Amino acid sequence: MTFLNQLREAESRNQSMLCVGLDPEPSRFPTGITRDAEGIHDFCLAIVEATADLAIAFKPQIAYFAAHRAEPQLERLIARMREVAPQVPIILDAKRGDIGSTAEQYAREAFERYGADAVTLSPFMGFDSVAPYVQYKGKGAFLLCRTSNPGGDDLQNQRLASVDGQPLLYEHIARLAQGPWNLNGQLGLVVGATYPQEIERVRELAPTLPLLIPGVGAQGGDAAATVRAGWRGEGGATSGPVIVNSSRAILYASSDADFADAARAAARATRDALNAARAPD
Ligand SMILES: O=c1ccn([C@@H]2O[C@H](COP(=O)(O)O)[C@@H](O)[C@H]2O)c(=O)[nH]1
Repeated sequence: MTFLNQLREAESRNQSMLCVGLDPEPSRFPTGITRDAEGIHDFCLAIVEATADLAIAFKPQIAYFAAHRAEPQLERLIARMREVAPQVPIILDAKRGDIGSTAEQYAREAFERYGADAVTLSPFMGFDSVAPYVQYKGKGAFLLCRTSNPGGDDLQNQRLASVDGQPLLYEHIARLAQGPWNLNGQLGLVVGATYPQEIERVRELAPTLPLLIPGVGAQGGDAAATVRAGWRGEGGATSGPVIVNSSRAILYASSDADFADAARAAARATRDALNAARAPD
């Protein structure tokens, strides 16, 4: 099954646009979870078990594992996720971007070592740096387009005088991803919930692409404004899914022994808020 179809199935089965981000930070773990690589595995697995029926996707951020030498635990976690939540696709947030030969190794890491369904990429180095990922049939790749951080303005909101119509850089990325770069329909875009006007513009330029939208929760993005800007109707072939990520607000909803229950409650509340925003007024 293609990544896009996996998303559509999870969206419909779990009635959800919520992506649960897995950004495990040992210093924030509740008591009872060890602050080491094994604790990272156990903490994330508890979160996955608590939210498996509430999510359209899970998004492990690789830096939180690599920084603690927990790559083997990430491999094991993803294998367990296939048993605990087989219906929920996994987006490896790695933000890779390098020349083709190196990109081949990164693609192998994401899809063969970790077995992710999709990966996040920087488009900065151009199409040949993206091509190795879309060689993997059925896998997805999300290109950074208009990121959620304030510094995203520095480059993404610059005009390209050399391109017809002088688009902003993020608009150009959206056009490329919807058009010539999307050879087999495997691309999506990352757009920050902190910039709903830009989500709306990206949706206009890329009507069929899945949008991965981080920035609600800890970064303060507005869930309802995000959905209004990016969601364009139930998952027909012509409307791209919206995947709204929240990490810290769910993972650290409680620092006590009830952390998994609290994470579930936070995930449910976010999922419901997202769903409410797509209901007609
Ligand atoms: O533009 C971007 C791209 C990626 N991220 C990632 O999403 C999560 C957000 O975490 P929160 O705790 O919900 O703020 C994190 O993994 C980032 O690396 C992003 O925030 N913005």
